[in-house]
Amino acid sequence: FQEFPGGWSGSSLRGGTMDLLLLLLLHGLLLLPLAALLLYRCSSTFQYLCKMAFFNCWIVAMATLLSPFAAFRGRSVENMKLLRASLLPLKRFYGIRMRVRGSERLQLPGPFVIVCNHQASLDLIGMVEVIPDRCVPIAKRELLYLGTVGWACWLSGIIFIERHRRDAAIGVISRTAGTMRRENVSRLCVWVFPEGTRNPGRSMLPFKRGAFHLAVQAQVPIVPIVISPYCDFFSSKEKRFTSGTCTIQVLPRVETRGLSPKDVPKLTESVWQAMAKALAEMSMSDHGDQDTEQLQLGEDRGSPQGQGDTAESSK
Ligand SMILES: CCCCCCCCCCCCCCCCC(=O)SCCNC(=O)CCNC(=O)[C@H](O)C(C)(C)COP(=O)(O)OP(=O)(O)OC[C@H]1O[C@@H](n2cnc3c(N)ncnc32)[C@H](O)[C@@H]1OP(=O)(O)O
Ligand SMILES: CCCCCCCC/C=C\CCCCCCCC(=O)OC[C@@H](O)COP(=O)(O)O
Repeated sequence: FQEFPGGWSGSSLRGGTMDLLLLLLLHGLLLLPLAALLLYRCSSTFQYLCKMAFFNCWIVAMATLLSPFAAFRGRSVENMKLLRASLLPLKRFYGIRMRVRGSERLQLPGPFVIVCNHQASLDLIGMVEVIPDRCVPIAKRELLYLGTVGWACWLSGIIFIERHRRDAAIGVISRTAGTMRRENVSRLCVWVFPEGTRNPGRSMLPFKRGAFHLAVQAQVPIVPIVISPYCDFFSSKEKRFTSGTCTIQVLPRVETRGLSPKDVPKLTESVWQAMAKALAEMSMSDHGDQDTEQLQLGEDRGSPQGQGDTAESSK
């Protein structure tokens, strides 16, 4: 009784409240992941946001972890192997099945320019699936300012251009052409997204001409690559990201030997046409199983991209 009023009851009350709070916190901590899991299962928007957050976090984490190793080598296109290896597992995390067709067309002895359609940042997953050794992408300069990601890109030899400063961008492309011509012993390839920006639609934007000037200046072939539309499993507009299949079609190379700058508009247009045709065929249900056949027909009709066979490889 003596103990009842005063100290004991007050401290036990406070203790009780603390216990209750702790219990609630513990429940909250347990319930939060459960609620997140439930939300992930029920809401496709939440699933999309989680998957995109993971995509970006993975890139930042890989860049942060691997840049110090890449730095040992200094700025080198050989670091693209690290970049490639670090992004290759992403397709498994997302359940994206990659089908590559015509990959043998990338096995050329000399340098060449790859042009590829650009739908979303997800293109990186397709890019690392087929990018040959000693091949660097051309990227917008803004990526340089993404902390360790920018550092990793710089260390991997990625070529940066300021898209809104045309003269400076043309200067960078001319220097790149010089390097491609010079480095004939250890060849250098360049990957360009000639649309110049992401385009989530089923078709392609008109092409910028830099990639084609690059190929003509360096007198190297152009290898067009078409990534099938993601709309079956991915849409940034609708915030939808499920598992699915993606087809990557490597088209026959287009030679540029003997071409001059005045031929660039026609060259750009003919490559756009060939890629748009392949993309339209891929938009068909099974990503255009007939596409190789169609391409052969195109070649028979004397389409601008005359070389290369049509063997198919699937990964
Ligand atoms: C180490 C482990 C690391 C792990 C971490 C992982 C990190 C992962 C990150 C990976 C990053 C991947 C990177 C992918 C990034 C993708 C992108 O950023 S896409 C955006 C950048 N790409 C482009 O912009 C495409 C290239 N751009 C161009 O080609 C443009 O032509 C341009 C040079 C920028 C100029 O653009 P613009 O002026 O708008 O338009 P055009 O119609 O093309 O040209 C107008 C005019 O100029 C002539 N011209 C163009 N280029 C040249 C040239 N090189 N030489 C001479 N003349 C040129 C063109 O002919 C036009 O003139 P005309 O008289 O009308 O013909
Ligand atoms: C100190 C600053 C730290 C900032 C950290 C930022 C974290 C950034 C997170 C993730 C980086 C992911 C980079 C993925 C690069 C994807 C390449 C890409 O798709 O670029 C788009 C470009 O082709 C066209 O751009 P626009 O469509 O014109 O736009």
